[in-house]
Amino acid sequence: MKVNEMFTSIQGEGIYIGVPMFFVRLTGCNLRCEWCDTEYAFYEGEEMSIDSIIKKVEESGMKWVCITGGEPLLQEEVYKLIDILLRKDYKILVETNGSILIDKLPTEENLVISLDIKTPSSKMERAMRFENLNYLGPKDFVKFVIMDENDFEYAKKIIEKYEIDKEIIFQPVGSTNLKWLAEKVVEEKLNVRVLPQLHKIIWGNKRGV
Ligand SMILES: C[S@@+](CC[C@H](N)C(=O)[O-])C[C@H]1O[C@@H](n2cnc3c(N)ncnc32)[C@H](O)[C@@H]1O
Ligand SMILES: Nc1nc2[nH]cc(C(=O)O)c2c(=O)[nH]1
Ligand code: SF4
Ligand SMILES: [Mg+2]
Repeated sequence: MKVNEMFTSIQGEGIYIGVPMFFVRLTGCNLRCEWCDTEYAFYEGEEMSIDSIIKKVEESGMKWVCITGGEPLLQEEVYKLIDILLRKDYKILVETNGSILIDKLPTEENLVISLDIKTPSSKMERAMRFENLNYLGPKDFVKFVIMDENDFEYAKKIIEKYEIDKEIIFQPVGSTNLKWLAEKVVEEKLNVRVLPQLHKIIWGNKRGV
């Protein structure tokens, strides 16, 4: 598999925010979100066998493994990696961009899916496969990265249209505009969680954290 980077950190996003995890960032992405903070993962990386990735995971001593990218579901071998990790009793969090069908991911208590729904500011909203919402289980969650009023209104519309009943995260772009977003959510009485990217608050916008 082509791996961009691996590191231990705390989960900075979504419902497992704050939980220590080992991160496996796979190389390559089919989208080009305007505000992507991980462009370095589009091409850079090193070929690694599944066995050597597993070895790194084991050496980390973490219970949780976050598989991200780039877009982690582009590499066919990811399914084998996930399978082996599940059999070894790891808890897995997959961060996926919403444009790839997630129907091949196993429905497993220990596998959590973080499904992005790209907003207009990303310029990628047309790539979304909304049927993915049907494959989410109660443990999974949906994330909207929000830049402005237009994104906010779009997210509201999508939540209503698809009657999304999973946990919903509103995450501001670059973790700026938190106050604006929090006030909007309160004002409009939305049943969503406003969360920053905790790792950026702690370490800033850099690789490997
Ligand atoms: C780098 S992506 C990798 C996984 C997958 N490609 C995706 O987009 O979900 C991980 C998460 O970071 C979010 N993200 C990327 N750039 C961001 C930014 N500048 N501000 C806030 N969130 C961002 C993405 O929307 C996604 O939820
Ligand atoms: N600490 C930390 N948490 C994260 N959660 C999702 C990330 C990602 O880039 O996919 C990420 C990341 O890059 N760092
Ligand atoms: S899908 Fe994820 S990795 Fe790809 S460009 Fe968008 S935020 Fe970046
Ligand atoms: Mg990141």
